[in-house]
Amino acid sequence: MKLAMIGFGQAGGKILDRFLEYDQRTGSEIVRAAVAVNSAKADLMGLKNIPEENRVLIGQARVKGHGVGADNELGAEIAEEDIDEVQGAIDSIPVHEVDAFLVIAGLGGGTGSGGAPVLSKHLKRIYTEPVYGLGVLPSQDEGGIYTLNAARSFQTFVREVDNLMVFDNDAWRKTGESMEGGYSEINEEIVKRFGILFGAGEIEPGGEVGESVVDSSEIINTLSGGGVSTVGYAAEEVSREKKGLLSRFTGDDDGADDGMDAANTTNRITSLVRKAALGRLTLPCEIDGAERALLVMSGPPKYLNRKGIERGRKWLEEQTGSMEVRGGDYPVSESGFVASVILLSGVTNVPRIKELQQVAIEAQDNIDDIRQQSEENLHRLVEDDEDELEPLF
Ligand SMILES: Nc1nc2c(ncn2[C@@H]2O[C@H](COP(=O)(O)OP(=O)(O)OP(=O)(O)O)[C@@H](O)[C@H]2O)c(=O)[nH]1
Repeated sequence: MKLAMIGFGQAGGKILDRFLEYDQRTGSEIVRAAVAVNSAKADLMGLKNIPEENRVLIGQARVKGHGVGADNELGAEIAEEDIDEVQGAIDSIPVHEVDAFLVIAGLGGGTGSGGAPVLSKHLKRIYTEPVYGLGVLPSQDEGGIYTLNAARSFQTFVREVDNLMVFDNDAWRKTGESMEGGYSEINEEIVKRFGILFGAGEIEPGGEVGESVVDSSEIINTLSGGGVSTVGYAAEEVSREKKGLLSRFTGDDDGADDGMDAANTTNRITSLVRKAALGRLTLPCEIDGAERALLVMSGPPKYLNRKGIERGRKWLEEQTGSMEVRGGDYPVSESGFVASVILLSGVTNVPRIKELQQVAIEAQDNIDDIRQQSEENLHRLVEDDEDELEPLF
């Protein structure tokens, strides 16, 4: 599936940069166009893979290239004011060649948190292609203002996109790691999961030998209907030496040895499907009640079979209670792994979002209290007790 990706703010830009690197490394060709938007000049300069002409600095008149300092209302305002400049960069995208837009942003800061929903609304108004969001939630230790920003942006972003895929930094935080080192690993996890998912829809049917290759329309149908999505992943290394010895045909009616291999292949697939769905999701949630799901099995074709995918799909139907579970394979001959990626779309039982909103409301109340108190304190400091002094003017 070919995407026009727009990275908004620092996190958005860095993740997009990483998607380009992933594309080059794996040859998956999912990023048809890449645009980075930011109000901080230094952040744009730090990007490695996004062409210079596709880096757009917004809000120069207001913040002079220094960022909005986690003020997402200001982030939204400058995005609105400078939308023509962003559109200028998007004009160079051959939109007829893309299947969808993907707007990526960290929701805890200012620029991406405020700007991403504004841009999504704009794109949806202008283009017929679906507009998806990839929103990153801050980890809980980032503090009240980041949580408040994320909670407000989340509400707005979900409303303005065709589907919001969420990644929760909190679920992936490791203690004792530097922020940058931590983000580097986290960003790799993000591009791996979404790279396999979107890459699956990029394989031409009949290109690689696949039994039931995932088509980009299956990804689009799984994401259609809106709401919030999460992605699960599990992989197992397949030893490269043994690959040549294994049967080329893993169908059901092979000979005795091949039948044995086919059974192993099927078991491996079903076990990977369970691990992916029950392990750590990009946004932890209850999978029961997910409206739609898509199972992608990637790896060398000889390790993929229809029976395994069919069983995995059935199991997912039981677990989610959904009637719309799609599944298929993404054959990658040279891979040393068999991986299962599961997109769960329309999830609604997400305790993490409820917690985030609770903390955000507390932070909002605290901020209001502190603001009011400090106004009173300042008044008490500046005014003399008996009100005997007159200001100059
Ligand atoms: N996964 C991931 N999250 C990040 C990364 N950098 C920042 N974040 C998260 O994204 C949030 C927003 O940060 P930024 O993207 O730096 O903010 P911004 O949109 O540039 O906005 P301002 O800096 O306030 O102008 C942070 O609170 C973090 O939770 C990154 O490289 N990867």
